[in-house]
Amino acid sequence: MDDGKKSKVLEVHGLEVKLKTDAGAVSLLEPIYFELKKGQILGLVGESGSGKTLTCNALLQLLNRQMMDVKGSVRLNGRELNGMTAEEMRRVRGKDIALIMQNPMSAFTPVYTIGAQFTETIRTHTELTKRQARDLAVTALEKMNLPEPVKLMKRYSFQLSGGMLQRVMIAISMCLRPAVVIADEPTTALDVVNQLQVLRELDRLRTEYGTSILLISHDLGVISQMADEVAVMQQGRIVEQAEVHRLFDQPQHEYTKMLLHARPRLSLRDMNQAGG
Ligand SMILES: Nc1ncnc2c1ncn2[C@@H]1O[C@H](COP(=O)(O)OP(=O)(O)OP(=O)(O)O)[C@@H](O)[C@H]1O
Repeated sequence: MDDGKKSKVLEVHGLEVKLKTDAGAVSLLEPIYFELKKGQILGLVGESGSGKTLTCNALLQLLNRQMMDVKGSVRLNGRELNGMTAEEMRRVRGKDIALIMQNPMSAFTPVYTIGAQFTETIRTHTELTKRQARDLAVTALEKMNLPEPVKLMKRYSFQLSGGMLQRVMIAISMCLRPAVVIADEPTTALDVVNQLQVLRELDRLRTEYGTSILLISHDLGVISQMADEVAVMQQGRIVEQAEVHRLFDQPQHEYTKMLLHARPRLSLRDMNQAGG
């Protein structure tokens, strides 16, 4: 499909963040501009501390306004998010824009079962009865290829692996069908098998439901497989943005070239050989 004809779901215009200090404002995020079209995956890369997570938190209005000044516009399906009250954002988060974070353990509380938390989230955002929400949750877990979903609903987060929890989070997103999913290093804490499964399910969210995804990763391999377009961040600014093949084949900015060169070249075969 011609990308130019797809509708814009998320429009970020001049989003910037300044830290308020006694000595004056310190810029953490220089004005950034990007958009996400329906079903598009935008990869956000950059070394540690370049501002990727800060961008996520600014988009989701999760920054502490007493400490930070957030300017610019974040429009989700034409609706301005910047400046929304906490209550308004609570309604938007999860249902219209969801976050899949690096450490899924922190997204669940250890005192309630997975099922209780899953159905509660569904019921907060829909009119479904408890039973309907439960059935929907079980179906979503099944679709995520999680084994024995009915039993899984009765378990607690600490009884599940990181990869399983990550897939539960994606299953929740699947039920609520948010227009945008922000995935902040979703596979960093996982082993290779779980990484692949999580990436496959994220891709399914996009193909089956047309979800747009902002995929944050320092892993250029993941980005090259998943993203349509890539934005490169360095010291709180986007220094280069291009279609994925163009960025990998013809990087323009010195920092992008440096990132591509620094890519670990070790393959599974190298590791097996090294191990004898
Ligand atoms: N609450 C805060 N107070 C002060 N500085 C902050 C705060 N949050 C982030 N920063 C600064 O903003 C910069 C960007 O941090 P951020 O966490 O977004 O980086 P990142 O690219 O996500 O790194 P990583 O890959 O390690 O998660 C860093 O220099 C960090 O020190």
